[in-house]
Amino acid sequence: MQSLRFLRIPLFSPPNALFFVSQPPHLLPVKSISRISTKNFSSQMELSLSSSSSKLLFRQLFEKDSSTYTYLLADVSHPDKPALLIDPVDKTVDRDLNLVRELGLKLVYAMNTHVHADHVTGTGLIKSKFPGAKSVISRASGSKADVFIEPGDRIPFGDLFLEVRATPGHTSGCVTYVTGDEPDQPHPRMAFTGDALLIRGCGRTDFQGGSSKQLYESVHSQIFTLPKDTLIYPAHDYKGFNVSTVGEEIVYNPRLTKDLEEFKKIMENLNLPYPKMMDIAVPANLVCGLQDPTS
Ligand SMILES: N[C@@H](CCC(=O)N[C@@H](CSS)C(=O)NCC(=O)O)C(=O)O
Repeated sequence: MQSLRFLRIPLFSPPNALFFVSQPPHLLPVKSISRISTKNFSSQMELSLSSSSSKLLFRQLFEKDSSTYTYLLADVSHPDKPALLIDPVDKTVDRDLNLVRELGLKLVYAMNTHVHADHVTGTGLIKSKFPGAKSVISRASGSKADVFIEPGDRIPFGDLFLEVRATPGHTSGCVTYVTGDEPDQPHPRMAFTGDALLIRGCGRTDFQGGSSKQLYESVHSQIFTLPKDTLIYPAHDYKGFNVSTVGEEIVYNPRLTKDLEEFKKIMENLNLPYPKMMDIAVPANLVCGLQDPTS
């Protein structure tokens, strides 16, 4: 197992900050240490309802049995068209990889926001079908992966990047991936919140190290502090929604607009049945979805 280090910098670095990396510069590919360019900024719309960046290709994909959203992002202005998938599901890996191939993208990362309990991740299958793609998850998740990310890391794909924010509470290892806060990055920003923040809801907190207090603090400190026009893209939706904004959730989220004590009571009284696939999904997802069938 490889433990690659992403570009680790403080979350709120000044524009034009150099990326610092843990390897000596002469061993790194040229792109690994770079000064972010502002000259390619454009307000043109490209293939996406949600972004004014002319570089970003963005697709929201749905898996109906678990009501899971998978997200495809790519930098199509880069010669390699590097791409990543967030929260792929095993059942829809072929659909997703066909799309990647049809669009001429080079998949570099298959990432999870956390160890899912309701479906098996597609990351292991993707690695076997698309050699070169690396699986990514937070170190705090306790799962196997090629690359472990930590809060404050930047995940580069071409000239674009995602920033990692720790949003524990649904599980102890949950993270939110947010597009970069720089002039040549998509505007408005986009937050891939996993199960921490759902549209007009949030992830349950009754297993996998869940904590309603921690979830409340995560969402308020790491998501609700983003610009109000930041687009919210969750890992699930059970009500027919597909996107929201930080501003909308601050005002209308029926759980997270309450104070902490009321929020804790709401979460204690959800009385949701355990996910049907939990006993299969959790152990499988701790090994990228590739559990030994005999174990
Ligand atoms: N019925 C589904 C599981 C539904 C569920 O529990 N969803 C989770 C996220 S997946 S672990 C959740 O946090 N829901 C919050 C809510 O308010 O619904 C199944 O059996 O798979």
